[in-house]
This record gives sequence, C-alpha cells and structure tokens, in this order.
Amino acid sequence: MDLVIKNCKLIGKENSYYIGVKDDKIAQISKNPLKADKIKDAEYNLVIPGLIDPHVHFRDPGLTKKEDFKTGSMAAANGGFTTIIDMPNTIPPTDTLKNFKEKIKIGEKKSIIDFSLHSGINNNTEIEEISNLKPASFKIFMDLHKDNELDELFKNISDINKKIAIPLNQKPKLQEKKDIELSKIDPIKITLHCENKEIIASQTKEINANNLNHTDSPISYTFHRPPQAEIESIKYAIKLSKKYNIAIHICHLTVKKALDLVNNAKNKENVDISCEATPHHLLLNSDAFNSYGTLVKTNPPLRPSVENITVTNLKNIGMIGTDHAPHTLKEKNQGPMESSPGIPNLETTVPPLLTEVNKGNLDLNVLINSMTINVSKRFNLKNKGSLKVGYDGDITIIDMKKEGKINIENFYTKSQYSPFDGFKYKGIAITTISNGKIIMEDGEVYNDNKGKYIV
Ligand SMILES: NC(=O)N[C@@H](CC(=O)O)C(=O)O
Ligand SMILES: [Zn+2]
Ligand SMILES: [Zn+2]
Repeated sequence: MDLVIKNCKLIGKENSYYIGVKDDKIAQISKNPLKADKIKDAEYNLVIPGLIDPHVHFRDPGLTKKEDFKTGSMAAANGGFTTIIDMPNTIPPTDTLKNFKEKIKIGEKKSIIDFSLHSGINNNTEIEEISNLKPASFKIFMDLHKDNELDELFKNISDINKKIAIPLNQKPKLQEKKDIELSKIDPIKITLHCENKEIIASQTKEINANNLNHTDSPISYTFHRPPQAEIESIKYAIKLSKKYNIAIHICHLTVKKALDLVNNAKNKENVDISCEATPHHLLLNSDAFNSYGTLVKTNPPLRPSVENITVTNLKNIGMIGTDHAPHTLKEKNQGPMESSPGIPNLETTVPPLLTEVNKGNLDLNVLINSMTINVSKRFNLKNKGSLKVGYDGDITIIDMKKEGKINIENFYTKSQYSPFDGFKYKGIAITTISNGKIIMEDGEVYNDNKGKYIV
C-alpha cells in the first residue's frame, strides 16, 4: 500500500479499521493491520469519504483578485473537501469550447484537488462541443433571462440531447474511438439559479415608485428579490423540465415552500429534479443583516425566519452546495444595492454543521450523504463519494469532539469576511486526503498536490 490509515472509525461500524490506498485508489478496508510506506493514525476519529461541493466560484480566470484555483482549492482542502464543481461565471465565461478547455488547463495547473466544471450556455455548436468534455451540467442564471428566452434555451438543450445523448438501447456500432466517446455522453442536465427576472424588476419598480427604498439599511436589498421570485422561477423550471424532458438541479434553495415544490415534482410528477442548500441559508436568516450588514448580502437573499429552510429540512433537500462566492472586502462594502452578492464558505461549512449534529439537530448520516454520495451520484462523478474498494483515495477525517472558534485569519481563501467568523464550533475536519495523498492536517494545507479534471 502507498498509504494506510489506521484506527479508523467508520459510520455504522463497531470495530476500528485499516484503510489502504494504492495507486490513488482505495485498495483494502480491513479489521487487520495493513502494511504501507506511510501510516496515518486516525486516532479512532470518524473517517468518511472526501467531501464534494457541487457549487463553488473559484473566479479563475479573470477575477483572481477575489480567488483563484490554487487558493480556492486550498480553502476546499482546509474545509475537508476533495472534489469541487466550479461555476462558469468567470471572465471570460466558461461557455465556449475554447474557454472550457482553458479552464480545465488552469485547474489542472493550479488545483490541489480533483474538480469538475459546470458549463455556461452559448450557441448550440458550443454546447454540443463542450458536452463532449462532459461538464457536470450546463448552468443557467434564470434571473438574467425572460421566460421566453428560458424556453428557447431549454429547447436548444433538448434538441442537442436528442442528437447526441444516445439512449442506452440504441447504441451505434462502436467502430471508432470517436464513436465510443460519443456513446458515453449522458443527457445534458441543467443547473439553475432560480429567481424570476420579471418579478425582481417589477418589485424594484414598485419600491422606487413609492419611495420605499431605505438605502442605508442592508436588508433593503432583499425586498427587491422576494421569496416569490424564487418560487415562481422554480415553478417555471419544473414546467420546462417536463416540457423538454431535461433533468434539472436547483441551486441554493432558500424557503420551505420552494422545497415543497421540488419534492412534489420529484415524488408526485416523476420530474428528474434535485436541489441543494447553502450553509448560510440553513443556519442564518435575514436577522443576520443586523450583525453583518452587506457582508451577508447574497443571491437569493437570506430569508425571514418564518419561511427559511433550516437543518431539519436537509434530509429532504439532499445536498449541500456551499456556493463559495468570494469577493474583496471593498466589493462587499459598497452599500446595500451596489455591494457584490456572495459569501465564501468552503472553510465554514463543516464546523457549524457538525455543531448542529452534536446538538442533536441534524442526523450525521444525512449530513455526510448530502456532502458525498448524493452529489457524486447526481453529477455522475465516477468513483467518488464513497469509501469502497476501487473508489478514489479521497478521504476526510473528522473529529466530532474538537471544540474551537472559527478564525478567518487561518483561512486559505483570499476573501476576508464571513458571518461564521468567531463561531464556537464542536466538530471539524482534521485531515483531508486526495487520491491517497495527505493535503491537510489540523488546518495546515500542503499545496503540492495536483488535482485533475474528472469526468
Ligand atoms: N450567490 C451569489 O450571491 N453570488 C454568486 C452567483 C450565484 O451563485 O448566484 C457569485 O458568483 O458571486
Ligand atoms: Zn446562484
Ligand atoms: Zn453560486
């Protein structure tokens, strides 16, 4: 073995185990000692699959003063993550074959963990060409498009799906390598930021017409983007998913009513739909504007406590997406309307959520599944998300009892703000292992690992 982790506590198991990694893969899980060049002692802490984040913004290329693939991936490792999926809203956007290939290159040069990419949406030729490189999904910001434009985008994707996503029972003869590659293309999925553009516009118009804008109050921004904008947008997304038979994934869901819509579509109407929630929407509500001002400005906004989702809803949500969305401090302090929306999260997700587990508010299995297997399954990340022989040697060790205070001074992200700074936690990731290589121990990240683009 290249690496053996000894004294591992595994979920649902009594004994302690040895996990052996060889050639980047989990090679053996055993009650009996295994031999290796390198031994890591888990000291009877909980050993889980490396965490996977389906939603980060590493800002590379073009916005690297906020973050880049190196610092972003180091922040991920520090938070216990071994795989991330990066969003396409960079400069230039990741929506052409050229830009997509360029981003893979940047990631393969700078990332210390494995990564996948969500693609942006451009013309049909670009979509088709990018789909050969197997992006996790194509991302649409619904708040940037009118309904008729969205209908057209879904139609374009469905045309491409019909053309290139070959149904399993109709595989062509596999003569050439090209054919083999084509035959493997899964139908394109669409990932969605759900807020209705027209509702936001009419809300803004009404606020301005009646002079209701309290421009000095950070919470005022949220009134422009009410829960109804999210709800109507999700309703329309479900409608388009049914009309064009396309699988959809809803990002950063915020209110219980939206969750009901998703679950109803999934369970009663057989819609191929999934969703995710951020740690800030699960743990904070709009009262946080009183303490943190525009630093907690994010899209969709934090919601009033009467309607926001909480950790008790996670079992029905199924996935955590951190929406790690770093900005500079200057960009975050431009007043309620002008400040950049987004909260960095990779290093502030595990400790607050494990604290909820320790308090008895959240089931540990629900949390871990939401950050591992549920993500890899949904986005077809092969050999990720589970501790099984043959799977990638991506492993995280968590200390459920360790207590401390979150301190952003110790973070690897470039961003310098967090509503969780100073948070008293119980439970944290103490070791991160990527493909059998230790990349984080007790908050120290070793940045010499090379991550790869995964399909
Ligand atoms: N969530 C945010 O408020 N901002 C994200 C964009 C996004 O995910 O909507 C960003 O890129 O900064
Ligand atoms: Zn978004
Ligand atoms: Zn985002």
